[in-house]
Amino acid sequence: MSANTAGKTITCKAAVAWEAGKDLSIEEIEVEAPKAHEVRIEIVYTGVCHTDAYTLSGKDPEGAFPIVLGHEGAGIVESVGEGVTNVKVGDNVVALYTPECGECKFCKSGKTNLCGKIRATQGKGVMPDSTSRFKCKGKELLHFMGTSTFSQYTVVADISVVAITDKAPMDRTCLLGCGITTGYGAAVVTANVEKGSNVAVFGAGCVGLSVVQGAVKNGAEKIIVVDVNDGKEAWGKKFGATDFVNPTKLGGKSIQEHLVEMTDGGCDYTFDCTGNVGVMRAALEACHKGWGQSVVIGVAAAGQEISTRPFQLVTGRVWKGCAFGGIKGRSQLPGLVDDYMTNKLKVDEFITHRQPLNKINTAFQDMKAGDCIRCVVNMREA
Ligand SMILES: NC(=O)C1=CN([C@@H]2O[C@H](COP(=O)(O)OP(=O)(O)OC[C@H]3O[C@@H](n4cnc5c(N)ncnc54)[C@H](OP(=O)(O)O)[C@@H]3O)[C@@H](O)[C@H]2O)C=CC1
Ligand SMILES: N[C@@H](CCC(=O)N[C@@H](CSC=O)C(=O)NCC(=O)O)C(=O)O
Ligand SMILES: [Zn+2]
Ligand SMILES: [Zn+2]
Repeated sequence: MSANTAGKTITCKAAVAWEAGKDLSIEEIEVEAPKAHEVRIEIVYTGVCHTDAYTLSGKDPEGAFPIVLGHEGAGIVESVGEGVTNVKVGDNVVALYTPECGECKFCKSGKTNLCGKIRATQGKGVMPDSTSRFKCKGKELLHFMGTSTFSQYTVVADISVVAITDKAPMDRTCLLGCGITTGYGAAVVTANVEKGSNVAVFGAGCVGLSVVQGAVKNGAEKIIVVDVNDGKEAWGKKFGATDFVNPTKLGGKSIQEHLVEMTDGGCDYTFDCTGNVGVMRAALEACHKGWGQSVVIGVAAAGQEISTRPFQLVTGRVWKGCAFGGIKGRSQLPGLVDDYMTNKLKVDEFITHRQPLNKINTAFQDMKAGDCIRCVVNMREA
């Protein structure tokens, strides 16, 4: 399509969220051509992440409607705006909800993967020039997380996209756009789990299993998966967990007490991959006195707050958190794709369900069923 469509508005199908709490609606939408420093991508596959469901539910304080959700997408560059040098027409790419400009205070700090350049407009659901590229039935639609991958074509800032090898299948690389990278990066980059450590991972979905994968890579000795769903024991073990605990089956003992007993004083690293603030507290309190670190990954609903006795921190436990695992997308994602291509990173194993675009609401239902790790949506099948 690229030869004819560059510079023109494209009409294509997208899943539109008109209102919070309602199903997505498959619509024909108009996608304007990219402006300067913008890239129009044909999204070929997208994953569905819990954060999409969270925003659709109305619990996201930044959530606004109507909007094109989706942030776990892979595709092909259809056209680029003036001044774009990092990708070209025909490149296989992954959209990045955590951009990397390389120039802002955050990017230059060497301390974080968060980039400040377009965060304000991204949070408002518009492009960096404060306008939208999407229209449906004469109404403007908002962008989501700077990516909006639930559309067959989307427009992103050039700092929100990375080119990857065209040898990697896009139905797999889309998952590196969020869930897998987030959990793996949380273990390998944010916590930098040490060899021989004791690790507990709360919540064995795509994110938690990816933490397990990262902890294995870094040589953790004990990796305990904690999940309310017994079906997750086999999943945890498949990715290299050594132990499984169902916190609802401890006969009144708290999960933090149980983990402290299992690990001779507490875990070196714990990870919340549930978004439940009670679990976040338990994860912190399961850490070893003096040095244990707990990483918050899960996204909690508007109004939720975390709490613990300050004494937990006075006595050396550390609470931290990360977005996208602390991974810098443009610098580090191609390396993860290479790791996948050389069998050093599991990706295929996460795909339990598949749906065409016109059944994306079923993908949301799949995600909520206990047997789904990730559902991949084929955007060309509508
Ligand atoms: N910080 C970031 O950059 C990112 C954050 N996220 C967030 O991470 C979280 C996890 O995502 P994902 O892996 O896709 O989610 P999943 O729902 O697939 O996994 C969460 C798991 O936690 C289990 N669980 C629920 N309650 C508890 C509990 N009290 N104790 C232990 N386990 C529990 C769930 O069980 P059951 O199946 O029975 O519900 C499920 O198995 C979400 O909040 C998501 O929004 C996601 C991506 C990026
Ligand atoms: N908008 C929400 C917060 C949602 C959130 O925390 N998003 C994560 C990624 S979750 C991916 O699946 C994130 O990138 N956070 C950093 C950021 O700058 O948004 C709210 O306002 O609570
Ligand atoms: Zn996500
Ligand atoms: Zn930046």
